[in-house]
Amino acid sequence: MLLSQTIAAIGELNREAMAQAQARVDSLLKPPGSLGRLEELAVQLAGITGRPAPEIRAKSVIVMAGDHGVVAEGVSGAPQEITYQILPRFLDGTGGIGVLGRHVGAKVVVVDIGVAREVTWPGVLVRKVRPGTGNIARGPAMTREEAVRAVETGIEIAQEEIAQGADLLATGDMGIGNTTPSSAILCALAGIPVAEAVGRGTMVNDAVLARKRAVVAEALRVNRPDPADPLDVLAKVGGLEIAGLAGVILGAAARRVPVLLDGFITGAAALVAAGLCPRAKDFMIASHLSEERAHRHMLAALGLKPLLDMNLRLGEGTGAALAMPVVEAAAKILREMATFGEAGVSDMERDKLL
Ligand SMILES: O=C(O)c1ccc[n+]([C@@H]2O[C@H](COP(=O)([O-])O)[C@@H](O)[C@H]2O)c1
Ligand SMILES: Cc1cc2nc[nH]c2cc1C
Repeated sequence: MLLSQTIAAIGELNREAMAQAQARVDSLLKPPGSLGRLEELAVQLAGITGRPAPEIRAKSVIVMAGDHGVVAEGVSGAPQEITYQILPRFLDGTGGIGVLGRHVGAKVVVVDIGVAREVTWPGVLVRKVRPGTGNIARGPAMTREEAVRAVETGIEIAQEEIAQGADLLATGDMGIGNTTPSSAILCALAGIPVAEAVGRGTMVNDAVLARKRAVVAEALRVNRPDPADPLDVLAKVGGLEIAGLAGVILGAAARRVPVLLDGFITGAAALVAAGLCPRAKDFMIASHLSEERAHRHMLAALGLKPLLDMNLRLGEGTGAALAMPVVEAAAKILREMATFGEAGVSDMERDKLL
């Protein structure tokens, strides 16, 4: 119910606000177009929020954590326990997203949506749908009902953050093994061949990479996900944190709040969200191009261009957090830069320049 309501609430970009923002951008004290992608981003923010001069006052990074039965196939270079052990470090400010979240002044929200072990760390939101997924090489990751519940959990958490004042959201993931289901989703929803869709993930050597390819091919063969049904793909070859993040994206879009995508795992969540509601793509901002090779295929399928390209592959929302100041800067040029007229500077006869 919440999922269908949320999808129905996702509207179009506000063309009038975008036209006003574009006119303002074109009259600012600078050569036309000289702020490049920042100008495009400013106009997109106007379209998302419906405000010609949007303001970002509070930012949240939502990190969804879940485990993956497919680690039994030896697809990751890291032990599953790390998913559980690292969570308090995100909140005490010593893990990657702890440091970068603090650096950019964002609240970090950590959610156990499917960690294998019972989580009692103080501050972690426990919304566990189930303790880890099934092994996708042998059967489905979860039931369709669990997939819907995980997506709806993400929607609820996005709604809670927005109700508390967040006007920019970022997605983050934590889950040893989660590049494997992310690749499977990329194959199923974007039709990318297995050899192209699978990469090295955390710390994977050549032998493990070959096994990972075989496992993704097997997961697709065993489960036969229906490419026309994103919930079927999510339930059969996805993950709980991927489902939760798809919900965060849809929840943000429904409330007209911009959402920064992090890397490869968030990209898989975005493919699911866009499959469920193509209009949701308009509310997404791709923060960076991950070092995980197939991320470029995800962004191409979504029609998104990344803001940063820094060889990041940590996940946790770190790339999305790093891009937050860029989004804030885009809003600020609309609110704080003067026009030629306001600054009393001779106009450059823009018509001749364009
Ligand atoms: O964000 C990315 O693009 C990214 C790329 C590769 C790995 N990761 C992180 O590494 C973990 C998954 O890697 P793996 O090899 O265990 O599938 C998971 O916790 C992700 O957050 C993240
Ligand atoms: C240490 C470590 C931190 C991570 N953060 C996201 N994925 C990760 C994987 C490992 C291994």
